[in-house]
Amino acid sequence: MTTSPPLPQPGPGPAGPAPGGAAPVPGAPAIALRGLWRRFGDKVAVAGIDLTIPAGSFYGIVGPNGAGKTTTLSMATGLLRPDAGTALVHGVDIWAHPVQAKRILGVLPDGVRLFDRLTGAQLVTYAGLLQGLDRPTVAARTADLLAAVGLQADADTLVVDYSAGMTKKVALACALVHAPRVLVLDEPFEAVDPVSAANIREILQQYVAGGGTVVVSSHVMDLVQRMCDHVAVVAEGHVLAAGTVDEVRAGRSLEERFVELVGGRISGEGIAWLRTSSD
Ligand SMILES: Nc1ncnc2c1ncn2[C@@H]1O[C@H](COP(=O)(O)OP(=O)(O)OP(=O)(O)O)[C@@H](O)[C@H]1O
Repeated sequence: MTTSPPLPQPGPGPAGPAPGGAAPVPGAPAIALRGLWRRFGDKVAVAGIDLTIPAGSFYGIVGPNGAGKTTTLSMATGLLRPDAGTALVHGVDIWAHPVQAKRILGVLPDGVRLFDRLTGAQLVTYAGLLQGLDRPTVAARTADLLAAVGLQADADTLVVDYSAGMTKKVALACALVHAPRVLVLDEPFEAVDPVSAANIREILQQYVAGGGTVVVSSHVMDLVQRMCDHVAVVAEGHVLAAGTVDEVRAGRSLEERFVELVGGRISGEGIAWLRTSSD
């Protein structure tokens, strides 16, 4: 009698709960931030942020320049250690169990630094292999992703020779290659042309429809209002409002509500010396 060998497990690592709270918790929010603080010298960038991002939501984070969005997302995704507070991804503490949490997380950080001496195809392949995927799976997913973000024709171009928008798109492909449960994207549409942005939006919407969670930071209120189902308005390191988009905008446009919450509109005559007409 012959015994068949054990079947290989799909994905990176064995199924079932790992000891010490490192396994995803059924029913937990996709991301739960509790009392997050971060200072840079005297500057308090994030001042005790609490945020619950429900699983399956398309969540927008908006705020003025310097509000603390990137700092918050960096702490939530294991890129920047908080001074205080916790960040849980599906119940897994990203700072206590970074390897386990990062398996279920895809991240497009702000100002991405990529291994740009690789081609686009090599970079996505490398990201997939680092996540523990086997070569045939990585090859198939790399081809699918490069086609989906419109980089098929540039798959063999070095990333250093990509434009800003192309770099953003290949970084997005890297973030998606291991089919994470939660995708955190800092300014994903910055420098991306409108057609590519529409394609990326569609990919993200399908991803949410398939049960994934997307968190995006953006300055484009109209986009967030159309694309997201939840939103948080952040300013000076605090959450000013959070909830469903309809709750937060309270009958107005998100942009009107944002300006009302954040303030800071500068009215008046402007800068006199910039007026070009001569009297
Ligand atoms: N590495 C750093 N060193 C010093 N100060 C920093 C650093 N990173 C962020 N800050 C400061 O923390 C504050 C929050 O910055 P952050 O990048 O999180 O804001 P943001 O909301 O993402 O802004 P933007 O919309 O302009 O990208 C700012 O005042 C910024 O100057």
